[in-house]
Amino acid sequence: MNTILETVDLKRTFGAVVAASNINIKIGAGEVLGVIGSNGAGKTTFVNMVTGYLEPSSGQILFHGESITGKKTRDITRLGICRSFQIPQLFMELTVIDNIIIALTVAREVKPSMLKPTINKEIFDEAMDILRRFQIDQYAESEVGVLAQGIRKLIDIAMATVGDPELLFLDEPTSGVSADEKMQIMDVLISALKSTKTAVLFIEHDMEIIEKFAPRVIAFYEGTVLADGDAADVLENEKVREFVIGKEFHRQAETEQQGGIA
Ligand SMILES: Nc1ncnc2c1ncn2[C@@H]1O[C@H](COP(=O)(O)OP(=O)(O)OP(=O)(O)O)[C@@H](O)[C@H]1O
Repeated sequence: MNTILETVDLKRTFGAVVAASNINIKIGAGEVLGVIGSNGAGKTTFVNMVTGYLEPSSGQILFHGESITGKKTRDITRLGICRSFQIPQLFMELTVIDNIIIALTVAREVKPSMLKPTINKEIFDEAMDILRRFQIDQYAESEVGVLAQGIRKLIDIAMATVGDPELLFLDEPTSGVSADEKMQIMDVLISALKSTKTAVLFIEHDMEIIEKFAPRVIAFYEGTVLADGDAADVLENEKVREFVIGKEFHRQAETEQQGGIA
Protein backbone atom coordinates (compact mmCIF):
# COMPACT_ATOMS: atom_id res chain seq x y z
CA MET A 1 0.00 0.00 0.00
CA ASN A 2 1.26 3.46 -0.89
CA THR A 3 0.47 5.10 2.47
CA ILE A 4 -0.53 8.75 2.32
CA LEU A 5 -1.86 9.19 5.86
CA GLU A 6 -0.80 7.52 9.07
CA THR A 7 -1.90 8.11 12.65
CA VAL A 8 0.33 6.94 15.49
CA ASP A 9 -1.15 6.32 18.95
CA LEU A 10 -3.61 9.14 18.42
CA LYS A 11 -5.59 10.08 21.52
CA ARG A 12 -8.14 12.71 22.51
CA THR A 13 -9.75 13.22 25.88
CA PHE A 14 -12.45 15.61 27.03
CA GLY A 15 -11.92 15.92 30.78
CA ALA A 16 -12.38 12.41 32.09
CA VAL A 17 -13.92 11.15 28.82
CA VAL A 18 -11.51 9.29 26.53
CA ALA A 19 -13.11 9.99 23.15
CA ALA A 20 -10.37 8.23 21.15
CA SER A 21 -7.19 6.38 22.07
CA ASN A 22 -4.59 4.09 20.50
CA ILE A 23 -5.69 5.06 17.02
CA ASN A 24 -3.14 3.60 14.57
CA ILE A 25 -4.55 3.82 11.08
CA LYS A 26 -2.88 3.91 7.66
CA ILE A 27 -4.68 5.07 4.54
CA GLY A 28 -3.37 4.32 1.06
CA ALA A 29 -3.52 6.45 -2.09
CA GLY A 30 -6.90 6.18 -3.79
CA GLU A 31 -8.25 3.80 -1.17
CA VAL A 32 -11.97 3.62 -0.31
CA LEU A 33 -12.73 2.75 3.29
CA GLY A 34 -15.78 2.74 5.49
CA VAL A 35 -15.86 3.52 9.20
CA ILE A 36 -18.50 1.99 11.44
CA GLY A 37 -19.25 2.27 15.15
CA SER A 38 -22.18 3.08 17.38
CA ASN A 39 -22.95 6.57 18.70
CA GLY A 40 -20.10 7.95 20.77
CA ALA A 41 -17.56 5.36 19.50
CA GLY A 42 -15.06 8.06 18.50
CA LYS A 43 -15.49 8.19 14.71
CA THR A 44 -16.08 11.92 14.44
CA THR A 45 -13.37 12.67 17.00
CA PHE A 46 -10.92 10.77 14.78
CA VAL A 47 -11.98 12.67 11.65
CA ASN A 48 -11.95 15.99 13.55
CA MET A 49 -8.37 15.39 14.66
CA VAL A 50 -7.08 14.46 11.22
CA THR A 51 -8.80 17.43 9.57
CA GLY A 52 -7.60 19.94 12.18
CA TYR A 53 -10.93 20.65 13.87
CA LEU A 54 -9.65 19.14 17.13
CA GLU A 55 -6.17 19.03 18.52
CA PRO A 56 -5.09 15.54 19.64
CA SER A 57 -4.23 15.15 23.33
CA SER A 58 -1.29 12.99 22.23
CA GLY A 59 -0.02 11.00 19.26
CA GLN A 60 0.98 11.90 15.73
CA ILE A 61 -0.69 12.41 12.37
CA LEU A 62 1.58 12.02 9.35
CA PHE A 63 0.68 12.97 5.79
CA HIS A 64 3.21 11.69 3.27
CA GLY A 65 5.49 11.06 6.22
CA GLU A 66 5.39 14.68 7.47
CA SER A 67 3.73 15.59 10.74
CA ILE A 68 0.51 17.59 10.40
CA THR A 69 -0.38 17.11 14.08
CA GLY A 70 -2.08 20.19 15.49
CA LYS A 71 -2.05 22.09 12.18
CA LYS A 72 -4.99 24.37 11.40
CA THR A 73 -7.82 23.10 9.21
CA ARG A 74 -7.03 25.66 6.51
CA ASP A 75 -3.45 24.45 6.23
CA ILE A 76 -4.52 20.80 6.22
CA THR A 77 -7.05 21.53 3.47
CA ARG A 78 -4.32 23.20 1.41
CA LEU A 79 -2.21 20.06 1.76
CA GLY A 80 -5.03 18.02 0.20
CA ILE A 81 -7.13 16.63 3.06
CA CYS A 82 -10.78 17.75 2.93
CA ARG A 83 -14.07 16.74 4.50
CA SER A 84 -17.83 17.04 4.33
CA PHE A 85 -20.23 17.21 7.26
CA GLN A 86 -23.39 15.30 8.14
CA ILE A 87 -25.45 18.38 7.37
CA PRO A 88 -24.65 19.97 4.00
CA GLN A 89 -23.03 23.41 4.32
CA LEU A 90 -24.63 25.15 1.33
CA PHE A 91 -25.94 28.57 0.31
CA MET A 92 -29.59 27.55 0.00
CA GLU A 93 -30.79 30.71 -1.77
CA LEU A 94 -28.12 30.50 -4.50
CA THR A 95 -28.01 28.27 -7.55
CA VAL A 96 -26.02 25.05 -7.64
CA ILE A 97 -23.44 26.47 -10.07
CA ASP A 98 -22.99 29.59 -7.91
CA ASN A 99 -22.32 27.40 -4.87
CA ILE A 100 -19.60 25.53 -6.75
CA ILE A 101 -18.15 28.74 -8.17
CA ILE A 102 -17.95 30.24 -4.67
CA ALA A 103 -16.18 27.12 -3.40
CA LEU A 104 -13.75 27.29 -6.33
CA THR A 105 -13.02 30.99 -5.81
CA VAL A 106 -12.40 30.39 -2.10
CA ALA A 107 -10.17 27.38 -2.83
CA ARG A 108 -8.20 29.43 -5.37
CA GLU A 109 -8.21 32.40 -3.00
CA VAL A 110 -9.68 34.61 -5.74
CA LYS A 111 -11.50 37.49 -4.06
CA PRO A 112 -15.22 37.18 -4.82
CA SER A 113 -17.14 40.43 -5.42
CA MET A 114 -19.61 41.43 -2.71
CA LEU A 115 -22.75 40.58 -4.63
CA LYS A 116 -21.86 38.02 -7.22
CA PRO A 117 -19.09 35.47 -7.24
CA THR A 118 -16.25 36.19 -9.60
CA ILE A 119 -17.20 34.43 -12.78
CA ASN A 120 -14.74 33.89 -15.52
CA LYS A 121 -15.07 31.29 -18.22
CA GLU A 122 -12.34 29.08 -16.83
CA ILE A 123 -13.93 28.85 -13.39
CA PHE A 124 -17.41 28.41 -14.88
CA ASP A 125 -16.20 25.55 -17.11
CA GLU A 126 -14.43 23.93 -14.20
CA ALA A 127 -17.57 24.20 -12.06
CA MET A 128 -19.61 22.55 -14.83
CA ASP A 129 -17.04 19.74 -15.10
CA ILE A 130 -17.40 19.09 -11.37
CA LEU A 131 -21.19 19.03 -11.66
CA ARG A 132 -20.98 16.59 -14.57
CA ARG A 133 -18.63 14.34 -12.60
CA PHE A 134 -21.25 14.16 -9.83
CA GLN A 135 -24.10 13.83 -12.37
CA ILE A 136 -25.86 16.97 -11.14
CA ASP A 137 -25.17 19.29 -14.09
CA GLN A 138 -28.87 19.32 -14.97
CA TYR A 139 -29.47 21.24 -11.70
CA ALA A 140 -26.79 23.89 -12.41
CA GLU A 141 -29.26 26.77 -12.54
CA SER A 142 -31.62 25.48 -9.82
CA GLU A 143 -31.76 27.12 -6.42
CA VAL A 144 -30.27 24.71 -3.88
CA GLY A 145 -33.12 25.26 -1.40
CA VAL A 146 -35.69 23.63 -3.71
CA LEU A 147 -33.69 20.45 -4.35
CA ALA A 148 -34.04 17.05 -2.67
CA GLN A 149 -31.72 16.22 0.24
CA GLY A 150 -29.88 13.58 -1.81
CA ILE A 151 -28.98 16.13 -4.49
CA ARG A 152 -27.87 18.58 -1.80
CA LYS A 153 -25.57 15.92 -0.38
CA LEU A 154 -23.97 15.45 -3.79
CA ILE A 155 -23.55 19.22 -4.20
CA ASP A 156 -21.95 19.42 -0.76
CA ILE A 157 -19.51 16.61 -1.51
CA ALA A 158 -18.79 18.06 -4.96
CA MET A 159 -17.92 21.33 -3.19
CA ALA A 160 -15.55 19.51 -0.87
CA THR A 161 -13.59 18.32 -3.92
CA VAL A 162 -12.95 21.71 -5.52
CA GLY A 163 -9.38 21.87 -4.20
CA ASP A 164 -8.63 18.43 -5.76
CA PRO A 165 -8.08 16.70 -2.42
CA GLU A 166 -5.95 13.58 -2.25
CA LEU A 167 -7.94 12.38 0.76
CA LEU A 168 -11.57 13.10 1.52
CA PHE A 169 -13.47 12.36 4.74
CA LEU A 170 -17.24 12.03 4.45
CA ASP A 171 -19.31 12.08 7.61
CA GLU A 172 -22.41 9.98 6.93
CA PRO A 173 -22.84 10.90 3.27
CA THR A 174 -26.30 9.30 3.11
CA SER A 175 -27.78 10.50 6.41
CA GLY A 176 -31.17 12.12 6.01
CA VAL A 177 -31.58 10.65 2.53
CA SER A 178 -34.43 8.29 1.63
CA ALA A 179 -33.62 4.57 1.49
CA ASP A 180 -34.30 4.55 -2.28
CA GLU A 181 -31.85 7.37 -2.95
CA LYS A 182 -29.01 6.09 -0.73
CA MET A 183 -27.53 3.48 -3.05
CA GLN A 184 -27.82 5.75 -6.08
CA ILE A 185 -26.05 8.59 -4.29
CA MET A 186 -23.24 6.35 -3.11
CA ASP A 187 -22.87 4.95 -6.65
CA VAL A 188 -22.50 8.45 -8.08
CA LEU A 189 -20.14 9.77 -5.45
CA ILE A 190 -17.85 6.75 -5.24
CA SER A 191 -17.46 6.61 -9.02
CA ALA A 192 -16.84 10.39 -9.13
CA LEU A 193 -14.13 10.09 -6.47
CA LYS A 194 -12.59 7.03 -8.12
CA SER A 195 -12.36 8.92 -11.42
CA THR A 196 -10.11 11.49 -9.72
CA LYS A 197 -8.25 8.79 -7.69
CA THR A 198 -9.24 10.54 -4.46
CA ALA A 199 -8.84 8.36 -1.35
CA VAL A 200 -12.10 8.41 0.59
CA LEU A 201 -12.99 7.49 4.13
CA PHE A 202 -16.70 7.55 4.87
CA ILE A 203 -18.52 7.11 8.17
CA GLU A 204 -21.69 5.08 7.69
CA HIS A 205 -24.28 3.39 9.89
CA ASP A 206 -26.01 1.48 7.08
CA MET A 207 -24.29 -1.91 6.76
CA GLU A 208 -25.71 -2.57 3.30
CA ILE A 209 -23.91 0.53 2.07
CA ILE A 210 -20.73 -0.46 3.88
CA GLU A 211 -20.85 -3.91 2.35
CA LYS A 212 -21.45 -2.61 -1.15
CA PHE A 213 -19.03 0.34 -1.24
CA ALA A 214 -16.24 -0.21 1.31
CA PRO A 215 -13.57 -2.77 0.36
CA ARG A 216 -11.92 -2.02 3.71
CA VAL A 217 -13.75 -1.34 6.98
CA ILE A 218 -12.59 0.12 10.30
CA ALA A 219 -14.83 -0.58 13.32
CA PHE A 220 -14.64 1.81 16.27
CA TYR A 221 -15.81 0.85 19.73
CA GLU A 222 -15.53 2.94 22.90
CA GLY A 223 -12.87 5.20 21.41
CA THR A 224 -10.60 2.49 20.02
CA VAL A 225 -10.26 0.54 16.78
CA LEU A 226 -11.89 -2.84 17.34
CA ALA A 227 -11.15 -4.18 13.86
CA ASP A 228 -9.55 -2.95 10.64
CA GLY A 229 -9.32 -4.97 7.43
CA ASP A 230 -11.18 -6.41 4.46
CA ALA A 231 -14.89 -5.69 4.72
CA ALA A 232 -15.84 -9.38 4.77
CA ASP A 233 -13.47 -10.11 7.66
CA VAL A 234 -14.50 -7.11 9.73
CA LEU A 235 -18.23 -7.63 9.18
CA GLU A 236 -17.91 -11.26 10.25
CA ASN A 237 -15.64 -10.52 13.21
CA GLU A 238 -17.29 -11.86 16.39
CA LYS A 239 -16.54 -8.77 18.47
CA VAL A 240 -17.72 -6.43 15.73
CA ARG A 241 -20.98 -8.38 15.50
CA GLU A 242 -21.42 -8.34 19.24
CA PHE A 243 -20.53 -4.72 19.98
CA VAL A 244 -21.05 -2.79 16.76
CA ILE A 245 -23.44 -4.19 14.18
CA GLY A 246 -25.54 -6.70 16.07
CA LYS A 247 -25.49 -10.48 15.79
CA GLU A 248 -28.56 -10.54 13.57
CA PHE A 249 -26.66 -8.86 10.74
CA HIS A 250 -25.76 -11.14 7.84
CA ARG A 251 -23.71 -10.03 4.89
CA GLN A 252 -25.54 -10.09 1.59
CA ALA A 253 -22.81 -12.32 0.10
CA GLU A 254 -23.20 -14.75 3.01
CA THR A 255 -26.98 -14.83 2.62
CA GLU A 256 -26.72 -15.47 -1.11
CA GLN A 257 -24.26 -18.31 -0.54
CA GLN A 258 -26.76 -19.90 1.83
CA GLY A 259 -29.55 -19.63 -0.73
CA GLY A 260 -31.17 -16.45 0.65
CA ILE A 261 -33.46 -15.77 3.55
CA ALA A 262 -37.00 -17.07 3.13
N1 LIG B 1 -16.69 18.47 22.36
C1 LIG B 1 -16.85 17.44 23.19
N2 LIG B 1 -16.91 17.63 24.54
C2 LIG B 1 -17.06 16.58 25.38
N3 LIG B 1 -17.17 15.30 25.00
C3 LIG B 1 -17.15 15.06 23.66
C4 LIG B 1 -16.98 16.11 22.70
N4 LIG B 1 -16.98 15.56 21.45
C5 LIG B 1 -17.13 14.21 21.63
N5 LIG B 1 -17.23 13.93 22.95
C6 LIG B 1 -17.41 12.59 23.52
O1 LIG B 1 -16.43 11.75 22.93
C7 LIG B 1 -16.98 10.46 22.67
C8 LIG B 1 -16.83 10.15 21.19
O2 LIG B 1 -17.69 11.00 20.45
P1 LIG B 1 -17.75 11.04 18.86
O3 LIG B 1 -18.62 12.19 18.47
O4 LIG B 1 -16.38 11.02 18.31
O5 LIG B 1 -18.46 9.68 18.51
P2 LIG B 1 -19.05 9.15 17.13
O6 LIG B 1 -18.59 7.77 16.97
O7 LIG B 1 -18.72 10.10 16.05
O8 LIG B 1 -20.61 9.16 17.41
P3 LIG B 1 -21.87 9.54 16.43
O9 LIG B 1 -22.10 8.35 15.56
O10 LIG B 1 -22.98 9.77 17.39
O11 LIG B 1 -21.49 10.77 15.66
C9 LIG B 1 -18.43 10.48 23.17
O12 LIG B 1 -18.45 9.98 24.49
C10 LIG B 1 -18.75 11.97 23.15
O13 LIG B 1 -19.73 12.27 24.11
